[in-house]
Amino acid sequence: MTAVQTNREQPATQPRLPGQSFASNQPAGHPVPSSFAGPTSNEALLVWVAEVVALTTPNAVVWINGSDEEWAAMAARLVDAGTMIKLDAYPDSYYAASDPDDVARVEGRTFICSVDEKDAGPTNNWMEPAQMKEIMSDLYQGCMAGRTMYVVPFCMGPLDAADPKLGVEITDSEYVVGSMRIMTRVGDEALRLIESVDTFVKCLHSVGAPLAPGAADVTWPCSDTKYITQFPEERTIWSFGSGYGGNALLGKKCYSLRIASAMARDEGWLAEHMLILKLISPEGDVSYIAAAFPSACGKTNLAMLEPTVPGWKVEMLGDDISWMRFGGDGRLYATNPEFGLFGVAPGTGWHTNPNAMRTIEKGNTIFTNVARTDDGGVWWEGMTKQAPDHLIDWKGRDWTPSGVDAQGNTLESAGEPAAHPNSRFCTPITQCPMIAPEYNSPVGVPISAIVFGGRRKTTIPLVSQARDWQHGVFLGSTMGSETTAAATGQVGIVRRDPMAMLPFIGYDAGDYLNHWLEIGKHADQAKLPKIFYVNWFRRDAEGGFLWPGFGENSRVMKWIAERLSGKAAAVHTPIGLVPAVGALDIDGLEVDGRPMSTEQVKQALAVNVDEWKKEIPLIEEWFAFLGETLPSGMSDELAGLKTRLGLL
Ligand SMILES: Nc1nc2c(ncn2[C@@H]2O[C@H](COP(=O)(O)OP(=O)(O)OP(=O)(O)O)[C@@H](O)[C@H]2O)c(=O)[nH]1
Ligand SMILES: O=C([O-])CC(=O)C(=O)O
Ligand SMILES: [Mn+2]
Repeated sequence: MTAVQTNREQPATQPRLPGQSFASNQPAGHPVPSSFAGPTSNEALLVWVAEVVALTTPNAVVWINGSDEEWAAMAARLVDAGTMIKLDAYPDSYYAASDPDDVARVEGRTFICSVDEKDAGPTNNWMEPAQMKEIMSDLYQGCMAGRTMYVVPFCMGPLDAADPKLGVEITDSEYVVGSMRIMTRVGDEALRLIESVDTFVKCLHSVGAPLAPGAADVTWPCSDTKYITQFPEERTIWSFGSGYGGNALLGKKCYSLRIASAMARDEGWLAEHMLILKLISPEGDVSYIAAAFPSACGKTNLAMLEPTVPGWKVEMLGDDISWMRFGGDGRLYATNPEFGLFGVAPGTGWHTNPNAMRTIEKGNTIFTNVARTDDGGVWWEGMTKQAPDHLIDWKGRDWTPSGVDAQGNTLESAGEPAAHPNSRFCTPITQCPMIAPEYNSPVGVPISAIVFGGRRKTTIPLVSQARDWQHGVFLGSTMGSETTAAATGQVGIVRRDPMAMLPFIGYDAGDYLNHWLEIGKHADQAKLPKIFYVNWFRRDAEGGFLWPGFGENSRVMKWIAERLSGKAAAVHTPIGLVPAVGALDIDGLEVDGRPMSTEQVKQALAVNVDEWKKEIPLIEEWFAFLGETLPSGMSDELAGLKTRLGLL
């Protein structure tokens, strides 16, 4: 390894100079190479960085300060290397194409390495921590050769929080640095906080593609061998082999959900896969709502909702992750640990999510695996109803809507989507024009309703309300959803996804459900959020969506707000409370230019006992799989449901 680099300028007046502070503070006999230095005096951090340097043997080490100049220089290098292409259509925006085999989270390669296997539970892959560390240390050995190692200090959530959740990601991917810079609060300010604390999450990431001297690089280095590993007791993350999204931006799923859920269990709070929105009624009444839908099932879209119901307004606080803690007043307060949006591109357009379009139009966005237009813009399926006449697809090939070129030759890309179904935009949250002014509040916002929702063609009605907290936890625990392209594997298979957290619970799933019940038991019942269950994706006999979704979901949000204020009527059904006839505002609701029929609304809201009878064995199978840690409250709820359905 050559001399350490730091890209920060140290003014002469600053008392702490890189290297010097470390050298003078270094205890005798410390196992740190003497060549190492860094712009912090946090011993634990310096020792860890030195250990990773010794293990991974990078060419150079750069500490990220988070400045615009730093990113400008790095982006220029990424463009030179061909990893990113600068887009003409938006300011400071870039396109990146991943390796075709590195396009989504790899759940099969994701491990919870708790000390005791039982603590990982039946829903997680597990390996003994020491064994995993041995395997991964072998992989990490020399894995950054020929590359620069970046040290990225970051903070999840507002920097002025009472208990800021800090981390440092070490990575050999500049694409990851650029994305982390958008998604989290990175650089000097986070490092200043880390300087004074002992607890920060160590996040080690490598694309796993060492470069031999003089060897040419590829535009998206990665490895066929991938591991995404959490060590919950040590609050440590090791990731190897992938450069993509939740596999590589370790502040996101790995820290803010898997590690944070274990922290939350220990400390009495909730770390959830939820958007946070602020719903404002025409009278100015505000309700803050958190909603959990599985990956690629509508969180970003609901968070940015543009209501079609006159007078109603939505503002966004977060689109993917919510941390919820009790405030001094006994209410549950939510903060969004992230600082950016890593949104699904396909389906995002002016007609579905205009606020996302306005956000990315402002620039400063990294697009991954989308298609490119001839005028330096981007396109994906669903951005506009009609595709442009010519595109470069996400694999870099010519693409036309018909699959043939101007000469009539069939293109290699014929029949394939132009953008990958899990293509993404990564953009600063502050650019969203409807962001709530309180999005950066260190205490968060008091949540009045929690909404669960899956992607289900059948069975699950458009909206229902839980009778109480335990029933709501039951609804969340039994949630099923069709798999999507956000994770590798077959798409469209219904799987149970408790609270949309199946791939993200950092410990035993039964213990997790019990933690939810405990949260409810220790709260003032009157101040607990009310729990709802929605499904935007129910289909009719012809396979069409029964509900138009998107902006029209404001009608459902209105019913929820009016349930909270006691204004809207509901009727009891075996599965919970559903809108009474006329309680759901469908005034002016049109589908394909025709008023939506009351019959169709009825179908969307229907509780079909025959469908539920088919659902019960699936829930039973799921609960049996969860095993002995399943709380008895959940079995009680299942028995109650069966009784109400006439099955007991
Ligand atoms: N039919 C229908 N599709 C929707 C609706 N809301 C979102 N979608 C589509 O579902 C897909 C995923 O939506 P997102 O809002 O990005 O999902 P997400 O939950 O934020 O996804 P992650 O970022 O993976 O966690 C997109 O293609 C959307 O267009 C809806 O109300 N109805
Ligand atoms: O983590 C990712 O890659 C993207 C995401 O938000 C999800 O899958 O829920
Ligand atoms: Mn997500």
